[in-house]
Amino acid sequence: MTYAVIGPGAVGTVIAYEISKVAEVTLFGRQEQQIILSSNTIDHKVNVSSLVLNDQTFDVIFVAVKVTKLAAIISSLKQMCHEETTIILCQNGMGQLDMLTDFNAVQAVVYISGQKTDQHVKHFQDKTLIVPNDETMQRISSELSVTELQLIPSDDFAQKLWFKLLVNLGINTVTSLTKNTVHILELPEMNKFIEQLIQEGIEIARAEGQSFDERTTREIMNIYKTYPKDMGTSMYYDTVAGVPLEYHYIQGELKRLAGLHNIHTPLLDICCILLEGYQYKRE
Ligand SMILES: NC(=O)C1=CN([C@@H]2O[C@H](COP(=O)(O)OP(=O)(O)OC[C@H]3O[C@@H](n4cnc5c(N)ncnc54)[C@H](OP(=O)(O)O)[C@@H]3O)[C@@H](O)[C@H]2O)C=CC1
Ligand SMILES: O=C(CO)[C@H](O)[C@H](O)COP(=O)(O)O
Repeated sequence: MTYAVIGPGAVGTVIAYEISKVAEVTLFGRQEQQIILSSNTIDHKVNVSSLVLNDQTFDVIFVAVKVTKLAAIISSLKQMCHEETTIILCQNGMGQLDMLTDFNAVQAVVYISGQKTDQHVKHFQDKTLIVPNDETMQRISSELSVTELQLIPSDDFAQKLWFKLLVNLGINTVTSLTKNTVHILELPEMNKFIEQLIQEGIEIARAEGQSFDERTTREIMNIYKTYPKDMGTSMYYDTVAGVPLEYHYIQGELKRLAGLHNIHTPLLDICCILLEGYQYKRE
């Protein structure tokens, strides 16, 4: 199979580097360049090709641009597809797959943590993508199985997507609004706030048919404990860089669903007002 990855950032560079160990892969960005990927103190050089200059088609395309940039790559994406092309949308959030209804596309739940600064990507932890379970995903997963990138087909994909949304609701909200890294979890009040915020998210998820409970909150809080103190989140990196956030597809989507189900979410509402304020006139 021939592979392409669009978006030479924290997630896309890790994916392309791993695929390159077993297959032909092209990493596309806005221009030709070279990215230095640092993982476990080892540096790897990863070449990037210009997306707008591409004239090839591919069997599998991983899309790893921020959701705020998805509309801008759709015309390039169309030219990269043949009839059998599969697109794997590697993004946080929920609802954006609707932008790819003209394609044979699935979303992946992304557990790859990293930060891009200029031409440098620092990989913190995890190299896992969870995807819906079908024959195509099993074939790709099998081809990539000797790499460190785990592509995991899941029969319970909706639950996995919701779980990651709740993970992002807690840690992304507080790291972006405080502009501070995971070490803020040392503050007891911050932990309490995050737990209550996740609880509001769980109520929304339950109204949407998901069966989470207070054990889910504990599970998520335990995941946060595995994060290095200097790690941020994709939303934190965006606030530090002063660029638009993916908030409409994370906290904003949850607020929209809370409204649909008439669920009272005071903390989420305040966070959304503040995130909207950050976003105001930045788009
Ligand atoms: N970072 C993380 O730890 C995690 C991120 N995610 C999710 O993964 C997705 C990707 O995030 P992340 O890798 O952090 O994002 P980054 O901002 O690090 O990378 C996005 C990349 O997309 C490129 N890009 C933007 N516009 C275009 C375009 N028109 N054509 C080609 N390339 C373009 C950017 O290039 P340029 O720099 O030139 O603008 C950048 O290299 C997001 O949905 C995020 O929420 C999920 C889990 C963890
Ligand atoms: O995948 C991750 C850890 O494995 C993420 O980095 C973590 O959940 C933080 O949020 P974001 O997804 O925005 O980076």
